[in-house]
Amino acid sequence: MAAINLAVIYYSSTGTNYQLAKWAAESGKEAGAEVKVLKVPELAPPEAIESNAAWKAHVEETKHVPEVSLSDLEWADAIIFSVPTRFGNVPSQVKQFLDTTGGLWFQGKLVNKVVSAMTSAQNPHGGQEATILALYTTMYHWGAIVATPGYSDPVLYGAGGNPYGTSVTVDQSGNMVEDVQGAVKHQAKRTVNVAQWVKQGNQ
Ligand SMILES: Cc1cc2nc3c(=O)[nH]c(=O)nc-3n(C[C@H](O)[C@H](O)[C@H](O)COP(=O)(O)O)c2cc1C
Repeated sequence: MAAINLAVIYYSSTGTNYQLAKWAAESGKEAGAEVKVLKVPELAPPEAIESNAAWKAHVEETKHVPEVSLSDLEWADAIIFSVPTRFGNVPSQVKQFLDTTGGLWFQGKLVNKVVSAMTSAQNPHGGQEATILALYTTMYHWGAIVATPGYSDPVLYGAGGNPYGTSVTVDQSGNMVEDVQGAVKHQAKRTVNVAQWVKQGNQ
């Protein structure tokens, strides 16, 4: 099997997408990949973070997590994104990071990256599918290979059956409503497997 470098890139204000990213990383390692968990740099002003206890606590908790850089994208054969919805779209922090990839894109260095995405929202129909599709639009422009879970495993039905990527509802207390751990792990394993097929085909 080809050795795969997997970057799990997330943005999270209150921890949900960090947890999804950690589950994806565990599964990626189990599938034999070299894994990095990387956070998208925060753009919000300190006053905004200070005003929200959960956000502040999460920023403290993840101080040790490295911020993603363009060299991580070059390094990766496979990339899993996990980002919360912002009105059915990606957070501005994520858009800002994506907009820094223009140079790599221009040089063709993002072509054939195998990518997959996960998300969360406060409501069951709060924009999960739209958020993942919004992210995938950029991936199509990269020339990346989007590896969706579809309905490739029964575990996906119990997690809400989002074929574009695992998504979870977060209640008012910040707890995940659906049990999505199995779906995340399946999605990550599948992403690594697809990357192996692509890399072997290119060797
Ligand atoms: C500016 C903003 C817009 C949001 N828009 C929506 C929305 O349209 N629908 C929804 O269900 N949740 C919405 N949310 C809730 C977030 O998606 C939710 O807090 C997030 O998924 C939690 O993930 P995290 O713990 O990783 O930060 C919004 C949150 C913010 C701050």
